[in-house]
Amino acid sequence: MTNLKQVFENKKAFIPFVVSDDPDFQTTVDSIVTLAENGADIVELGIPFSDPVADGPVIQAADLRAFDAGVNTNVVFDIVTKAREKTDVPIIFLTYLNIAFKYGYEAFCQRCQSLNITGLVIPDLPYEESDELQPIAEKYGIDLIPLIAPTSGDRIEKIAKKATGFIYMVSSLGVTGVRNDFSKQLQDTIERIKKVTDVPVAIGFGIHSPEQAAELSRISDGIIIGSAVVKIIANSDGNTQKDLADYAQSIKEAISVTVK
Ligand SMILES: O=P(O)(O)OC[C@@H](O)[C@@H](O)c1c[nH]c2ccccc12
Repeated sequence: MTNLKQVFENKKAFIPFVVSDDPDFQTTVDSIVTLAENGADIVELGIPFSDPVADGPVIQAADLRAFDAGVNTNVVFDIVTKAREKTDVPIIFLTYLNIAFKYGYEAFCQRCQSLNITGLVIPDLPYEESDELQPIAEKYGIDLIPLIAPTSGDRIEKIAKKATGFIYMVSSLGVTGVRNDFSKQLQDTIERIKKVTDVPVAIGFGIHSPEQAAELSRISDGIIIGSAVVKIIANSDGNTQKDLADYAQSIKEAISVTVK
């Protein structure tokens, strides 16, 4: 339906995540451009929400920094507008349903379309509850990216069959944040998904090192990295863009050795 599925053709996709306006407007604009120029195939941009129930401490702290900077949904759209002067990298939003609801689904999706934002990941919107937003998103050429976990049970096939863009495979239970081990069940779950759809599957939650990225990209079509990227932005002293560029390159290189 959109350009998202195509991104995965002939390569493993690297999808870094950053929180909008953390710690300020220009840093996020620059980070989107830096990531795009150093290997990101899609940039996942977080719109901060006051109750980020699926997020761990690293992203929660980033949300707080963004609130201190005065973030709101229009600021996020302004950030994308600025970034679009320099990059046409595919951008998707990660946010909670209330953000889109408050803006108005129609207005929100229309604004996304005008900035070529072609996907939404909404962790507190279960597939079964997406009937209201889904047709509006579709009308504006936006994929609702579903999340599937190894614990999704019977719903796995049901969700996968309806998916467009790509499927967000949640590597493990709990909140976002760095992990050291991944469930052996992941591969089985991805095989189940692949039996019912050709929509690409990207794995997120807990990935930080190039070794993990390489390992998980072997069983999927791409990997998503949030907390590790957000940490670089939080910790690098005046070298944020250089540090981000180095990190993105190391991940991209690690997953590029796995040929489809
Ligand atoms: O931070 P991690 O563990 O690398 O996980 C990805 C993640 O940050 C990003 O996709 C994300 C940020 N907030 C979320 C909430 C739910 C699901 C996913 C997310």
